[in-house]
Amino acid sequence: LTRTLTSPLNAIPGPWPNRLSPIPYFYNSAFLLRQAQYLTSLHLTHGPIVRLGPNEIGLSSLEDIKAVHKIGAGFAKAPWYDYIAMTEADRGPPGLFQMRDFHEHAGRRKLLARGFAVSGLRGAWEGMVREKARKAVEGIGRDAVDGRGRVVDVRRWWMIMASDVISEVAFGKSFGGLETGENSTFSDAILRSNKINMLALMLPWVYNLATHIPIPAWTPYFKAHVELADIASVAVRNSRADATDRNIFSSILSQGEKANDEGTLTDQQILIEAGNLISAGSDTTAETLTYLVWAVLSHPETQKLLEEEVALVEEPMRDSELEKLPVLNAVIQETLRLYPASPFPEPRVVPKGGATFQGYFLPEGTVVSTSPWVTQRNAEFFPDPERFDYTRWLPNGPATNSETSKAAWWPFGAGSRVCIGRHLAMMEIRMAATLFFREYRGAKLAPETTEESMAVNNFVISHPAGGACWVVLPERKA
Ligand code: HEM
Repeated sequence: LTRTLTSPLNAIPGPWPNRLSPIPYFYNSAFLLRQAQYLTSLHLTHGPIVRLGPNEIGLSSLEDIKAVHKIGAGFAKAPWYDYIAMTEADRGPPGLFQMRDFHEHAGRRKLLARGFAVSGLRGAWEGMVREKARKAVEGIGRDAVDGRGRVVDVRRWWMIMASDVISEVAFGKSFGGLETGENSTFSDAILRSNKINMLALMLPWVYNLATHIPIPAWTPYFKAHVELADIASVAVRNSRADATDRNIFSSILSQGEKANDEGTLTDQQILIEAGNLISAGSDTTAETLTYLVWAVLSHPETQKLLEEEVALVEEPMRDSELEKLPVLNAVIQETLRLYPASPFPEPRVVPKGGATFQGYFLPEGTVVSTSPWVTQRNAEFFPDPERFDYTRWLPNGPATNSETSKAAWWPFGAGSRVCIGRHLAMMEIRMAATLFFREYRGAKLAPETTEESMAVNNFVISHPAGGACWVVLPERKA
């Protein structure tokens, strides 16, 4: 109590209950699923530095965000990341996403980065992504039965597509959901694993107690990591040079064998990285596409222009050509601005010696949180921030972003921990959106898709409150 009352953080503005307990912040984040909105409202009320919890501070100015994420600044990921893993809560070993040691992270990142560079991705996976985007758009059409008014949930198919793409990349073998129409059991196990790990983080005593009470209903949660490792073991087999279904790790292994100085990956490391890629690469991409469809169908003029633009794309479509389409790419950027799939505040730890932000000294070990949602919905950078306006991203228009506004857009994170899968995600989004708006010209939102159903629930990843995005496809041509 004395430590709480005398904390140097007490001078920082914020609601007084947050000084005493992490509960208000956790409650708004994990229970109400309004983490990003909560952060935004605190910054609007209290300014660019705000007290989130006894040891956690929110920062929202571009200078401060840059200072935290700058390469070499020494702000490591917070322990929170150990709980967003496919291993048992806080039991490691960490994968790229969780690593807190700078040296260890740099080595692993170097090893994985080549496969995720634009040239590597286009060379190895473009045809596969094109095929899966085509199957997803066909699946959407199959679900829309004429007798039911041709109403279909697009989100379901984006989920299946994104999981099938990343499972092929990470495992060398797709989950096959586009063929069966079913989402994979892996996604379900990830959800269970994340829930139980969050319980371990937030209420460790409840978690510890629960581990000692054999209640059968809890087993699927406590054993989720075993299921995940079992499914991911296919990634290890397919990483070998002689495997027929090769994956992103195959080339790392064969290069590692040739030039041993760059290091290589053990079976366990492959297992963990493969699992991480699936969980980081599925929902993020799918939710972006879901909100893209919602935003475009809510703006008929934008829809018309996008439909006209993608109608001219020639087959086989190439990502290098799609990248040049102005409306398509501006629509994607605007979707990622208003609906960043991962708006969570990327908590980092203040390094040795402490740090000063907005005139307040933060001692070593303080957790600092910065969310892309907060800057991307700030009127200072984006006038009329709640309005979806893709023209912000076109050159020389009345709404064109300034250089500062562009710096306030960071949906893929920043610095050395920037999303490694962003080029793959963009390729999927470009291809799937092109095919959808070309195939279903004149699609409309179904009456059940409303502002309320599409309200952004979020804790780590955003998702629509209604769990679906229902659209009405145009009548089939006779
Ligand atoms: C629109 C889709 C996506 C969004 C919005 C997104 C967003 C992000 C963000 C914000 C981070 C930084 C997290 C932090 O610093 O705390 C991140 C990291 C990461 N993302 Fe993504 N992501 C997307 C797609 C993907 C895909 C498709 C993959 C897999 C191929 C992926 C794999 C990763 C990994 C492995 C990291 C950790 C990188 C590191 O720490 O070095 N992401 N992502």
